[in-house]
Amino acid sequence: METVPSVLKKYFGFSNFKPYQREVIEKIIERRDCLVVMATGSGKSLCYQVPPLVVKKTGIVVSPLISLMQDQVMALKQRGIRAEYLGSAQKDFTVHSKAERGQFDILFMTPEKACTVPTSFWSNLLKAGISLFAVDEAHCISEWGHGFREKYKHLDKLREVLLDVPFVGLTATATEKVRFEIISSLKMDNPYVTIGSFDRTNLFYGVKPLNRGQSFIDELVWEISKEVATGGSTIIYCTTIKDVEQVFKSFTKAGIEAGMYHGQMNGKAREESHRLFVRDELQVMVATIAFGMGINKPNIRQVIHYGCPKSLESYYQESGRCGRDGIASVCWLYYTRSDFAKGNFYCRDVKSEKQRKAVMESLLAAKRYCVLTTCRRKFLLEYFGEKFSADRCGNCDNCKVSKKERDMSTEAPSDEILTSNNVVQHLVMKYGNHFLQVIQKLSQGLNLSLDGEERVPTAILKTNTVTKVSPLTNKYKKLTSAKFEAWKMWHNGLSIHDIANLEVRSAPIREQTVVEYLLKAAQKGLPFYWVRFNKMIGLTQEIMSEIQLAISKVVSTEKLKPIKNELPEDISYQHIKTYLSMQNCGISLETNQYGSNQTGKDDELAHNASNLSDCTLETCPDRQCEDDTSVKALAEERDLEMDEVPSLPVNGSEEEKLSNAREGKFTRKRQRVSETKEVNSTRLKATVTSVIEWMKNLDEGATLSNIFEHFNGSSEDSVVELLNCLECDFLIYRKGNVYRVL
Ligand SMILES: Nc1ncnc2c1ncn2[C@@H]1O[C@H](COP(=O)(O)OP(=O)(O)OP(=O)(O)O)[C@@H](O)[C@H]1O
Repeated sequence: METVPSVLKKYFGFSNFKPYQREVIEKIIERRDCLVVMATGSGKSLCYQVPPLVVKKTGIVVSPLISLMQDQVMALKQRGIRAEYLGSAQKDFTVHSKAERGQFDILFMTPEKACTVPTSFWSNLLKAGISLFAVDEAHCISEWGHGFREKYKHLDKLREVLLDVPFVGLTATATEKVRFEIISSLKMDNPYVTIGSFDRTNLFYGVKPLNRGQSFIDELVWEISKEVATGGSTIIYCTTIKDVEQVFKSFTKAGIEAGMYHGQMNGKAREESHRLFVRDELQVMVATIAFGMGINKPNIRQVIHYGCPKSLESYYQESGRCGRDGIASVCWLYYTRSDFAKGNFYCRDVKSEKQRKAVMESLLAAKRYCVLTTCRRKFLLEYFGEKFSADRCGNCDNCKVSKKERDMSTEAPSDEILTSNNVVQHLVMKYGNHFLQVIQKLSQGLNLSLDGEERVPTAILKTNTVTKVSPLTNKYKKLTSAKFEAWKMWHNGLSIHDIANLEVRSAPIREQTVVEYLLKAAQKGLPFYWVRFNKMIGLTQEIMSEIQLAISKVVSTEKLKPIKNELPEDISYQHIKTYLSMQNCGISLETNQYGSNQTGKDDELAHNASNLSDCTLETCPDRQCEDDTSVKALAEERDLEMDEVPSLPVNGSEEEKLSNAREGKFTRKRQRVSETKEVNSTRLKATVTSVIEWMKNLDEGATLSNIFEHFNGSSEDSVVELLNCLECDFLIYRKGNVYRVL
């Protein structure tokens, strides 16, 4: 028999267990019943996937959805595990007979199938050997559970057939009542119960009221497009198919590719949508809750609920699809009060008073969560019976803002609103006008839409010449999400050390890696505080002068090692790379513009590049150089952005040295650089720095045509793109036709 760790390594490639996995696996191998209640994404599947491979007997897994089973079977087969499923969609009729002969390691079944296969199937399979009978999404057993499925209730009959087979219930969402019902329904005998923490520390939870209507959806699309631009995926859950279609259309209108998924689409269309999203070919999925069970996509950065879900359990499960890789991610829930009036609708299929009560209680809990003014995480965790000793988690909207937003209209119990409507009229009379005036003034100042007013989101603003969707899509798409995340944290004030050692990561990353991420972000044009950065890595003006000297000696910046060899020991590769990145970004190295700036002022906006920035940096063919990969990356980057680097003319001797050093294969690039220089000498290019610097001095702001005219060295398209970028970063804002620095 193979050992548990060796199976973990051999089939799944993991060297360590996640919390609780090992204990559960061992108990199952000892043939003990188990109830596993662990958060979404905590690794429950492995608990039933490993034992069959260790004891070499089929493991039966009951799962609620065919598509989910198909995905799992496919993934397991790719790992060399013999997996199959039995259900109405199975077209291979040999699976049944192979299964009862014990030819599969893991066999998935719908609850319907498990309850209807003939007893002979089980007796044959028992002869071959069954390692476990697992019920995934086990909360479906309970009438108190949010996804009650009648057939799950009938699984208890199998207990009498599968004597001696360990029964395993697994779920991510089970309150105490639900846990109790799972245990008793499956007739578990002295089960080993594991309840992991429900706390997903990397998830931010927030709630906002919504106004149904197109202008609200346009705003939402705009908000989401900012995240899309950073490369992360987003799921938007809607409560109705009509909403799915409306939100989906708005994305299409805004030029953002999105997928759609709901129960009325045919199987093929749903499958296609699902596939494109999982493979990152679509970054946005607009769906009903039909989408997502078993989605194991690690890089979902936000889950938005457009409308309140019917229970807090569903909310926890759906929002839990976000941030499975442990990176900070956000869950926003938008609700209207009418969402809470859907109780009767949700009860339409219930068959008992107990179920009706359960549905109503779950909806009430969701409502409480929406109107909560205290910590949302604490509320969520305590709902699932987990103690959260602190009063504030620091990572939900209520903990992050000091002035809490509240939907005041829901403060009074609904029956009181009914009977006391005159109470309300009085408040409207007294304060209504004042409120309206303040809101109107604020909205105008911030260029926000008011109810019923159509506003074209900035993302799809039409200019004279082009219609642009968020330019971030193009600009930052090349930045991987890890790099962008690192930059965001840095931008929000975290140190390099903090970012490298973030608690939510399973293991720290090297500080050197963080430095490289940040430099990449800087080179991509993201706002960057060079003074702070350089202070942190100890790059002083003196060191930069020494690096400059070293480069002039070795002539080339093609490889870092020769430069390093010219420098004292304490000047590191990190210093050299930073220096080169600054060059690449067009940051001045002159003392009066850089070194004397100790105030942290916008020194990074200085844009006179030193003549060294004209040195071309070719990809490094020499694999011996310690930092080859980085050199190569820098070079590629630099090549890519070459046109954007504002340059001063290279003096004769420097150019001579360069031309001597770069014969043959480098000629083309040199030509390109000198062409750029020629253009630069007469026409001004728009870059982050040049635009901001120029606009800073314009009290009246600048219109688009002013900007085109001034930066006539850049195409109008790229100017618009850059302006949109700056607007997204809140570096500039636009009111009417005029842009100003923020
Ligand atoms: N021991 C491990 N080491 C590293 N990664 C693991 C380990 N076990 C599981 N994982 C990974 O964790 C992720 C989540 O696992 P899994 O899908 O089993 O979670 P789950 O608890 O079943 O989630 P859900 O309730 O949402 O279905 C997967 O990508 C899986 O490969």
